[in-house]
Amino acid sequence: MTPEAARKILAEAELICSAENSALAVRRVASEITARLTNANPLVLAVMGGAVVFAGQLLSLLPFPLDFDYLQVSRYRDNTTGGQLSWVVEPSSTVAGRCVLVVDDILDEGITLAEICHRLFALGAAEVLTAVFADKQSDCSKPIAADFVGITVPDRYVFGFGMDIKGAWRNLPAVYALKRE
Ligand SMILES: O=P(O)(O)OC[C@H]1O[C@H](OP(=O)(O)OP(=O)(O)O)[C@H](O)[C@@H]1O
Ligand code: HPA
Repeated sequence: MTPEAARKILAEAELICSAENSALAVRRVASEITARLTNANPLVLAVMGGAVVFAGQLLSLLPFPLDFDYLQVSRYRDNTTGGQLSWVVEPSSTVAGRCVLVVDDILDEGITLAEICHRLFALGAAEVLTAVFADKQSDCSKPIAADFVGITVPDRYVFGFGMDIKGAWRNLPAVYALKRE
């Protein structure tokens, strides 16, 4: 996408969650995770690339020992609807026997997170917990619910705070919804 097209999309978008409220949501999730995992020595796995902002901010607010790694799967690519999930990078850390915390930007239809959890259990994880920055409201039932949720977003395509629109605007500190067609 050209920079001009990216600016136009942002100019026409609707603010869903301000930078201040996004930061507050991360702090709240961090305290909930701390209360649950302080003594678990978890392996924290960020789902790249969408988790980059949430995971980065969250990690510095977790005051207990943990290991960090990442994995990468892709389902949307440059589309605003999901397709076939493909694994790009499997976790390189040993998952067997670990308490694993998966961190992602958004739970939309839930297919991505459900598949990741399935794979982690197949690799021998003792426990798998999930944290998403945004949980999309939907009338359809999802195959998985996240253990920790930052904000709820409407059933529209959203971007910012790690979430992209055709590759653009992961770097925004707030969350926006794409202009309605
Ligand atoms: O709940 P779902 O409907 O399965 O969608 C959620 C997933 O979709 C996005 O990933 P995407 O495939 O766009 O890859 P990306 O992280 O590189 O943007 C997002 O980062 C989540 O991982
Ligand atoms: O609404 C969304 N925005 C960005 N990425 C996504 N991946 C699934 N749903 C979304």
